[in-house]
Amino acid sequence: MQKGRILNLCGGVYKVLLEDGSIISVKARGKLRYEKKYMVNEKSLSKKEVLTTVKNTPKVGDVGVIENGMIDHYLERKNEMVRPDIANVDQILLVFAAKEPDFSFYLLDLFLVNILKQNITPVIVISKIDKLNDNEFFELKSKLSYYENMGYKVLYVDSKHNKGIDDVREVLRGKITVLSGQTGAGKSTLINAVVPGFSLKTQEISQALGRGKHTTRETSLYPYLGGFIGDTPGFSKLDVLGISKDELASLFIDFNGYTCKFRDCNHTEGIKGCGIHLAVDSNKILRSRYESYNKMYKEILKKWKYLYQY
Ligand SMILES: Nc1nc2c(ncn2[C@@H]2O[C@H](COP(=O)(O)OP(=O)(O)OP(=O)(O)O)[C@@H](O)[C@H]2O)c(=O)[nH]1
Ligand SMILES: [Zn+2]
Repeated sequence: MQKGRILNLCGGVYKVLLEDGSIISVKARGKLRYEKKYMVNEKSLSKKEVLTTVKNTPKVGDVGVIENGMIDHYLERKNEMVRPDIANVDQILLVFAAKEPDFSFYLLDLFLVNILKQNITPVIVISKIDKLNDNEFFELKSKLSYYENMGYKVLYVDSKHNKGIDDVREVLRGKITVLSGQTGAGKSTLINAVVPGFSLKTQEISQALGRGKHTTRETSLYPYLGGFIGDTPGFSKLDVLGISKDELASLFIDFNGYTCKFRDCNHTEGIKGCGIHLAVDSNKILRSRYESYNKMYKEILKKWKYLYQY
């Protein structure tokens, strides 16, 4: 029996990094492919109808257990991302430009909520700090210290002049990491500064892994400092659709330390005496966090109204 991390899947063939450092190409056993569940149609008992299709196949990021030259099963997953399709992601490097595009606290909060919902740890990386003057940098840093107090790592980089890059390398050590963030935030530039030669945009890795030039681009993990980096960035655009209004407050982890005397309070603006609102007024919760919460709450209501026409 051998065990290893799945780096890539292409045309049913898995590239697996074994514990001894070698990479092998294997297929998965038939039982790990799509599994169909049937139900009997009541009107015509002879006919079976497909009830559901369960996807039980190993994916990139899984630890596959290999027996007789095939992946027999994979170890229990810690989490799974859909875009990119990777299991067991430890952290998302959330790359946000200090400027160009302008820094948006709302967008940062929206990304954070989505990452927490997936049970993944975010690391906030502020790029293009060379574009700020000293005052602007100081102001942004002091506002972001609130996020550090929430327990998140916040790193500052200038990928053009190699500043802060070693800190990013340290964060990547031993972890499975995916980069995410707005378009134009500087994800590719950052990763190329961290791992010279790495490019999210070219097919270098694809070729190194033996894939043809013209095959469709699949997600791969690239081994780095005892961990792995996903070569396709995660969501760059997102919304609140997968989040219910009742769980939103729990995803604003800084709200958790405050109690609200009202039962079933949704903590939105305009509710007098709401404990969260009071914490904002006494500067314990950052006002922009509360504004983000209210905006997302409204967005969720709007989306659900539109979908279900009530
Ligand atoms: N001045 C400065 N410019 C940067 C920095 N990082 C990236 N840029 C520039 O910002 C632009 C966008 O950078 P990319 O690395 O392509 O951004 P990206 O996040 O990969 O963008 P998408 O592929 O659209 O998601 C490029 O013109 C980069 O040269 C930085 O630290 N400082
Ligand atoms: Zn409340």
